[in-house]
Amino acid sequence: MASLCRRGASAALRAAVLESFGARLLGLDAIGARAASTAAGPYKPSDTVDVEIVRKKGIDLIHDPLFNKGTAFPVPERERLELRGLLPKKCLTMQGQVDRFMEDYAYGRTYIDPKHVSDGGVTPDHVRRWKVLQELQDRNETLFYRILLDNFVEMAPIVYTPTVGWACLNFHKLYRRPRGMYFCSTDKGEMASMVWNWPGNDVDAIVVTDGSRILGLGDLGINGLGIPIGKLDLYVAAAGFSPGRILPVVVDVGTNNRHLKDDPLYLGLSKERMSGPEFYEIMDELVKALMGRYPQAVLQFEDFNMAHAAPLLERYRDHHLCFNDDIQGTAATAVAGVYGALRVQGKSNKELAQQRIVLVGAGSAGTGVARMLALGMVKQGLSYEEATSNFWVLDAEGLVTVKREKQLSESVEPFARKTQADPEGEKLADTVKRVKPTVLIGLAGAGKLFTEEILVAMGEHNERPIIMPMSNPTHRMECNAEEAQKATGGRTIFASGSPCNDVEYEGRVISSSQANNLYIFPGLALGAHLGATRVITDEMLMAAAEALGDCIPEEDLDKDIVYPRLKDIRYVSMIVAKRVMRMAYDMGHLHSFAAKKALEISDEELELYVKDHMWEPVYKPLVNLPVGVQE
Ligand SMILES: NC(=O)c1ccc[n+]([C@@H]2O[C@H](COP(=O)([O-])OP(=O)(O)OC[C@H]3O[C@@H](n4cnc5c(N)ncnc54)[C@H](O)[C@@H]3O)[C@@H](O)[C@H]2O)c1
Ligand SMILES: O=C(O)C[C@H](O)C(=O)O
Ligand SMILES: [Mg+2]
Repeated sequence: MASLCRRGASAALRAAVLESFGARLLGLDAIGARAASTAAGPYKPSDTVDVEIVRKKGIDLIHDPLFNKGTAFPVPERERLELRGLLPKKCLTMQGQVDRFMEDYAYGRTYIDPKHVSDGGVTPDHVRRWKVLQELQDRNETLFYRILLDNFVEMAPIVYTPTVGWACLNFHKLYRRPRGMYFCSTDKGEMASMVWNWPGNDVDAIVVTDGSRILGLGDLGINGLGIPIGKLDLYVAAAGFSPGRILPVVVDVGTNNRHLKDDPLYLGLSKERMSGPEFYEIMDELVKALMGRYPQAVLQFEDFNMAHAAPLLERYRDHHLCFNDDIQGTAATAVAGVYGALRVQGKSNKELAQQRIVLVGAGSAGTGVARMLALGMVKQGLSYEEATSNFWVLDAEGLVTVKREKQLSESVEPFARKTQADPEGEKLADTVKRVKPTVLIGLAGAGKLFTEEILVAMGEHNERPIIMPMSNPTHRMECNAEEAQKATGGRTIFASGSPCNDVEYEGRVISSSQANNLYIFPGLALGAHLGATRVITDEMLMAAAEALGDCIPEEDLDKDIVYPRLKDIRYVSMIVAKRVMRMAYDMGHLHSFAAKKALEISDEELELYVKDHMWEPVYKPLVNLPVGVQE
């Protein structure tokens, strides 16, 4: 039985309404009602179900504090009210929500593992700032982006790496106003319709993860949604995508993280992660659903584990406007950094072909970086075989050689050492001492692998060693700037994945740069989107890498800085976008008529075209259109 009461009506009024309308609504008189309920015991008006009338659906309903139930919306209601996909799968009871809140109320949610704080990583103050910024984003996006853009150097490490890593670890406890979409393996067959629950008719950029390898923190299940959110914050701030036209997505295919699975507050599926054909079926359906509704959008794959990252890219890259940030964005970033470091040494890009590179971490990022650096060497005149012979790649089992018994993945295989001189499984310290590399790169996500012994060896063999511990977040980096400079007498050209402070060494200040794909993905995506390029090719990525390297001002190179300044991020993204579009044009992939026209007029015209299409966080007059009136 339903009451027609609205929120705020008194219990007495509700009872009166029930008494007068209840029986009539069922078409029974009082006696009939009594007779009808005999089998179930006597009829009790107070047992009737109370409902509330709401005139909102979907995201508008979730954003209305009067009616929002958050994670406690029951399944049928999610279905009726077009909420499917806007909330994580698990439905909590109100008591579950109460418990979660009371824990926060009593203890706060600022617990930080002490090891994460090391080396200037995430501190309680970062967490406080993250929360303040989230609250602002929830109430006023324009102001949020104004402030983020104006304070990018200070705030990028809060909304993005490394603090976003802490947010992902704690996402299930922090759960707040939902952002983005949740798809789940149990949504099979429904995704194409679910995607219509997203309120925006225009989406220009989508970032999707399955949470299986979040930074160097491992499998975080749907908690990983924090990463697409953080990446898209940078799409807006760094490249001027419109905040109303971005879509963060997590696909829930289970998790192998036991702690999360056992945690009653975890909001994803508490079952083992899916793999094999089943996994690809889910991904195919998701990609078709997303690209079906938003065919013009750039789709960025983010933080998928090694087993799936490269195969997913190969599966979709020829059919959709998509890229994998960890493989391709990181690769372009690393190439730019090495070019920058060569310029710091007074050398040209040509000298890339002469570098001996030891790279630790043979996963998505590591092999993507090795391949792109090798392609860079090919551009400087080497054959691909010659180029790959300049690399020594190590994984968790040591130096990778052709003698490895376990089957090597397709992406590692070209880099497996082939000569007798290279012992299978050799330890990093031994490889560094034997090979005397000019460049040492870390992408293992395993913490302090660049020990003092290794760093000292790099200093002994090189006047200016190039050392790039690119893993994230801070406590997963292979070393920090201070360790590198101390061990090498302040001679290291240094760039790390998460930010490191400059180092004071014997009275000198030695610069630290940040080798993070944040320099590439916003501009790359912007160029691909504005140019309607339909695909993202290796040539476009190489153009992005070279553009990034060219953005470093000469006076910064004199200070050993190998990436542009973060304060100039919008300029950098504009230049990267421009060069990506130009390369797409040369390769016949530029399909935007307007972009083509601008590009054919002049470089300046193309720059203007890109700038004009960047969203600015300013208030504009708002106009209300009555229902049915077209824009
Ligand atoms: N700076 C950036 O822009 C950037 C971009 C992408 C990834 N990353 C970081 O790179 C790291 C790896 O990412 P991924 O996607 O390649 O992960 P992945 O899981 O695909 O690969 C990890 C690789 O590291 C190896 N490894 C693990 N422990 C090791 C150890 N003790 N010694 C040597 N090798 C070891 C594994 O065998 C594997 O080859 C993460 O920390 C991630 O945050 C940084
Ligand atoms: O997210 C980052 O900071 C870079 C990169 O995509 C990573 O996975 O570490
Ligand atoms: Mg990543």
